Amino acid sequence: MTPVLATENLVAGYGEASVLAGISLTIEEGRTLALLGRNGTGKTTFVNTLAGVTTHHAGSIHLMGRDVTKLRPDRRAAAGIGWVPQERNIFKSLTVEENMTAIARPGVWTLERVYSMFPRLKERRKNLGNQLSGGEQQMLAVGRALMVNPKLLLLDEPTEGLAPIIVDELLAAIQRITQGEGMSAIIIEQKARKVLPLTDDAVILDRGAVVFQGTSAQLLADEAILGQHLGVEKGVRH
Ligand SMILES: Nc1ncnc2c1ncn2[C@@H]1O[C@H](COP(=O)(O)OP(=O)(O)OP(=O)(O)O)[C@@H](O)[C@H]1O
Repeated sequence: MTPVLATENLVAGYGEASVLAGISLTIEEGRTLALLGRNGTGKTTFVNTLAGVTTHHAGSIHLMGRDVTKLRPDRRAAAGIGWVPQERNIFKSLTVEENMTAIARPGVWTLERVYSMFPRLKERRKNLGNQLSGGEQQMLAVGRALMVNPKLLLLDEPTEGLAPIIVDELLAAIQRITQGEGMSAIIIEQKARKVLPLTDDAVILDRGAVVFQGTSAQLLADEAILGQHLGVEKGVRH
């Protein structure tokens, strides 16, 4: 089967500087990848490169077999990349509902379906973007990306800065969208032990290169690798 995503020897960065040192990885349809690594190892740069907002130096990106390496960001979104950037980028002067319908594309993800995933968004549908809590903004950012009906969802640290109870609510919704509904996704997350149980596969980056690639279950059981590359201590809930 054609993988939903395949990158080959991807080198990219900002201007002349390369951050990614040749990344090759594939994601099969319906699978979820946890993208891990310490600060500054290139996780955001990798996801931003898939979204098309960095400088491409070498290598290729195929989405469902189609070469999207040279496409502009808006064309990539149309090709099936749903991106939830670290900054969330929701429209603050539009309502929740307007945020979601502004860039919607036809497909299985409709307003009603997103509201059933995030009942809070339905309650808040007439509120403006700037009247939402951090957790609600993040739910809106995910809901808005789904409304584009992507083939692959990119989530860049979706739980960052959120209260623990909201983190659990959001991760449960992400699990319903990925494992429940079969959406393929890449999730960048600092808390390895929280994200590994929700994902199929895991990759660890260090200095822009892949230093671990395997299943999430394998990584979760490997205290040595968790400690070496992520600084996760035995028994500590990260
Ligand atoms: N806009 C930019 N211009 C130039 N260099 C950048 C830019 N954004 C990030 N970098 C550099 O690229 C490297 C990788 O950063 P990146 O944000 O991809 O790491 P990360 O693994 O996502 O880390 P974090 O968890 O801190 O977000 C860092 O050395 C960083 O300083």
